[in-house]
Amino acid sequence: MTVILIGFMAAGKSTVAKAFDQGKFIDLDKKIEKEIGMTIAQFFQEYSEDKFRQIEREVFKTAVQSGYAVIATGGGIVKLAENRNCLKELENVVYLKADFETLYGRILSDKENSRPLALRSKEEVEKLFTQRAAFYEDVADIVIETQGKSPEEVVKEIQELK
Ligand SMILES: Nc1ncnc2c1ncn2[C@@H]1O[C@H](COP(=O)(O)OP(=O)(O)O)[C@@H](O)[C@H]1O
Ligand SMILES: O=C(O)C1=C[C@@H](OP(=O)(O)O)[C@@H](O)[C@H](O)C1
Ligand SMILES: [Mg+2]
Repeated sequence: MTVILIGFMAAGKSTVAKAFDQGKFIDLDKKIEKEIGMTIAQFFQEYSEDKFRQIEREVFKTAVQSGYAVIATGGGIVKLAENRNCLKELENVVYLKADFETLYGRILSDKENSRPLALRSKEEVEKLFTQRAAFYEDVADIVIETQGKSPEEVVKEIQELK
C-alpha cells in the first residue's frame, strides 16, 4: 500500500516521509529539484508557478504508479483539478493537519526549505491556507492532527494504519 501525505506547507510531510526506509519513500519536491537542477524558489523566479505545477503533475503521476510506501507531496498538489481527482481515486491519502498559527510558526523557523509562496504577507498565506484546507479535507481518506505531536508520533500513527 502507498500512503500519500498531503497538507499545507510545514505540516511535516517531508519530515515524516523521511522516517521511512530509503528507496521506499519519495518527496516530490526533492525529486523535482533534482530534475530541474535548482531550488523550487529559483524555479518560480526564473520560470513560473504554472511551469512548476506542470512538472509537479507529471512527477506525481509517475510516483503513484511506482509502488512507494510513502509519497510526500508539496502543499500545492491540490491546486490542479487533475491532481485532486487523482487523489480522490487513490486510497490512503493522509492529511497532516494543524492550525494556521502552528504552521506559520514552523514556516518562519524552518531555515532549510525555501517556500516561495510563504514569502507573501501573513494575511495572504493565511488566505491560501483557508482555500487549500477545504481541498485537503475533500480529497483525504484519513486526517491526522499533528498539533502537539512530534514527527515521530505522527510516523507511528501512520505505521499503525498499515
Ligand atoms: N510534528 C511536528 N512538530 C514540530 N515541528 C515539526 C513537525 N513536523 C515538522 N516540523 C518542522 O516543521 C518544518 C517543516 O517540516 P516539513 O517536513 O518540511 O513540512 P512540509 O514538507 O509539510 O512542508 C521543519 O522545520 C520540521 O522540522
Ligand atoms: O504550498 C505550495 O504551493 C508549495 C509547497 C512546497 O512544499 P511543502 O508543502 O513541502 O513546503 C513546495 O512544493 C512549493 O514551495 C509550493
Ligand atoms: Mg515538504
